[in-house]
Amino acid sequence: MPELLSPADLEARLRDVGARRYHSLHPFQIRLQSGQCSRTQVEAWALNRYLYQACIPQKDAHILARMESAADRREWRQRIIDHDGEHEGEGGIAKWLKLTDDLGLDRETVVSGRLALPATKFAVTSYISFCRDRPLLEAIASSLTELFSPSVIKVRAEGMLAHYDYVTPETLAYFNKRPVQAKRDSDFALAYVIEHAKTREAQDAAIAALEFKCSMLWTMLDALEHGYIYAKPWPDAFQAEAGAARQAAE
Ligand SMILES: O=C(O)c1cc(C(=O)O)c2c(n1)C(=O)C(=O)c1cc(C(=O)O)[nH]c1-2
Repeated sequence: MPELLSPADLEARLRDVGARRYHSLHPFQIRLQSGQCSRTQVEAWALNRYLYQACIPQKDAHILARMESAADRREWRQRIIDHDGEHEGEGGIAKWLKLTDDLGLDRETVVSGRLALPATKFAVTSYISFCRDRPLLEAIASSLTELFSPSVIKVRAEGMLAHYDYVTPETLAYFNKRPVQAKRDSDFALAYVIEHAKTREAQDAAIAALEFKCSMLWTMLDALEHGYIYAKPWPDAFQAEAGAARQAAE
């Protein structure tokens, strides 16, 4: 068995996963931020990504339930509050719905997920299952993509504002708080992983968990790229029938 990695080497290995596999490198992400997406493609991105947003508190609840330390639970529960809010209409999921509202999508249709791509649903379900079924250390390590999200969020938000005249700062309000929250959350998760991965096997499992998470995010963009750029979306998906989500609103 290879030797235990030092904390600095483990962190470097984790960061290298992001440097080579994070969705900031995906062609669809690059299209989105550089103004090359059609309105339909932007709408499809927002509608599909809603399912990812909605799954985050569920996967975090699985993680929370498995934490034995009250201090760790106090830290982790903030993530659920950030997404669900303390009251109806607050929190990240509500802000994501503001984004889809502004794009003209029907809320009930977005929330139902019925026009999302099958690959989006498989990816999101696999993330929830991963956090429920894998060891706690791996579930926590899988959240470490947040180490890399502040820069992609900045580039994406600036690019969308510059290139799409129907996108306003209010439309993208979801992203305002994320970089600070992501830094707080990933600082905690990184320290947890470094402290609790006490064997090389556990360290390698944490690295693999982060690779899994990157692959899950990548898959969601692959599906958008395939369905909305190169081929056709799944027959029941958004825009398979022209303007299906809008029609539902009328
Ligand atoms: O916009 C992005 O590119 C992006 C990426 C990620 C990520 O890397 O998983 C998250 C988010 N945003 C995000 O908004 C968010 O709340 C979030 C939670 C988590 C997680 O795994 O716990 N990732 C992310």
